[in-house]
Amino acid sequence: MQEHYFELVIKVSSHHSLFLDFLADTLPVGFEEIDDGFIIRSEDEVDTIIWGLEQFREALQKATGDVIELEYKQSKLKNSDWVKVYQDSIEPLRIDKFYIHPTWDAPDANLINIAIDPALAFGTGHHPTTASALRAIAKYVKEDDKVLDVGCGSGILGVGAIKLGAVVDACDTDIACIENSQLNSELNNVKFNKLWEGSCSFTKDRYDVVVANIVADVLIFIANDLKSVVKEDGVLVLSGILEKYESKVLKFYQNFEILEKITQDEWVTFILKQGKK
Ligand SMILES: C[S@@+](CC[C@H](N)C(=O)[O-])C[C@H]1O[C@@H](n2cnc3c(N)ncnc32)[C@H](O)[C@@H]1O
Repeated sequence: MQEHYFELVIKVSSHHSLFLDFLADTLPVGFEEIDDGFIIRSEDEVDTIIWGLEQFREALQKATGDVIELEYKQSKLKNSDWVKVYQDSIEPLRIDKFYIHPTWDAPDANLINIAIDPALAFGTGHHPTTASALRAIAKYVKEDDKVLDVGCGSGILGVGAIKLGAVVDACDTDIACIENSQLNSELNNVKFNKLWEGSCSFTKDRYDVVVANIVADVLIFIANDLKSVVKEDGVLVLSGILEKYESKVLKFYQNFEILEKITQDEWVTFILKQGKK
């Protein structure tokens, strides 16, 4: 990485869509579109880019009869360590008795630590649906409980439950999430009992606690499968529900009673128990 890079802000007087196509097709570097033009960033001097843009502007003016004015503002900026900038933006956070931190931050000796590095799989703890589900886990999972994490994403909820002494199975329809959950379990020196690609219909086991942080429509779609994997006296945690859809979802869980509802921002999490038959 060079010490400096060049930033070229190009303002286009009459914003011409052909310009965008031209940039996309021909520029040797990426660009960012802004309201009244574009920004180009390059580690090389940008004079040849300006020359190319000028050639194109003239040709376009001739072809369309439009007057197109371009204004250039060039700056030489110091290159940052972008990985470090990104890493610094990921804050560790405390959720109940859990402390979720990326591997490059120190754990907290007084809390239950979950190390998670941000990746494509959902679940760093920063989203309200994950945070509320973790709160439910902290309260309802007991040592030696059998737990199923449906839609495990990064594996954060399952890892949290294992750290509370539970035996945890986890599944996700996305294989990348299974791989990431496996990786995160290793990072945390814990083991999932079973981890599979697919949903909860793949198991005949019954669990003390089943947690599913998935969107409302999926919670409706897999309601019967989810309910059938909860033990008679077990608990079902449903997260990922936007407040406006809560009654829609609950219609499919009518034979369960609501033990608790956690609301964070516009998201709700229900803790349900087998009840009304
Ligand atoms: C919102 S993320 C939750 C991730 C993590 N459990 C958390 O709480 O942060 C939902 C996950 O559910 C998975 N998923 C979607 N439909 C599913 C289904 N029918 N069965 C199992 N997993 C599903 C997605 O691939 C995604 O990883």
